[in-house]
Amino acid sequence: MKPAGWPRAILFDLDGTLVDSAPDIHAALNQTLESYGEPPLTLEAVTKMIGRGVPVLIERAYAALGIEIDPATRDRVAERYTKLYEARATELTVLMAGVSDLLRDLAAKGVRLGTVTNKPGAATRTVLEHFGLLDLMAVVVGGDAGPPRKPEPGLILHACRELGIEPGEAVFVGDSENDVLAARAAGMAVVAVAGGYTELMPEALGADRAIDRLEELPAALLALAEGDAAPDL
Ligand SMILES: O=C(O)COP(=O)(O)O
Ligand SMILES: [Mg+2]
Repeated sequence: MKPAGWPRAILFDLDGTLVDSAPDIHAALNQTLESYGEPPLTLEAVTKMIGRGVPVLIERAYAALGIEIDPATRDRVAERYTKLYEARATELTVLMAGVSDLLRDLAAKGVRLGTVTNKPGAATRTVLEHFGLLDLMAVVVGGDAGPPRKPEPGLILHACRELGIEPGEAVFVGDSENDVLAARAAGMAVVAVAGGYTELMPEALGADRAIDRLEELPAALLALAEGDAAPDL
């Protein structure tokens, strides 16, 4: 049974929230750069570039190399990166701690689950499938679904329409300021989890609740349902 007051649905960000995908994104990005004769970037540098989708990833990578690229070149590079990434999206990627048990438990309690990510949809499905999570998702919305990517609210609103729910009936869970801003703009409560791809602490992201690990999500949902004030920021 779903505990009273819990949301009808929980929508999860993917990169930095459900999976640690930075090593594969880093490898595919360096393969892409190498194919254009550019030098590699470090994992640490690339990790900080993740979160706004592929076009912004490419812009940030070239900016780090001191190169300005025009939109047409960026889109061409983004297309090559996307192909290379799709081919190796599960080589080095691992689940964040506790994800499988948490999602199975939430689904068993009758909460509908979804993924809303800036990562393109095909690679998103590949990653979820690889970890046995795709079947648990009632909706999967990738960054190329049509609406503008997070921090705009469009992808989240798209997921709500597919689920046939109002934003106020769901909770968003993410690792970055993009997730918090997107959920707020959509009118959805948001929980920020530490350990993802942002330099900000979850408490600094302005979410309704901040947690250190995904295992703390059920307690955070109960606190949200009881209307507890968020901890002092
Ligand atoms: O592809 C990205 O830039 C990050 O995607 P996310 O929305 O799952 O964090
Ligand atoms: Mg993320």
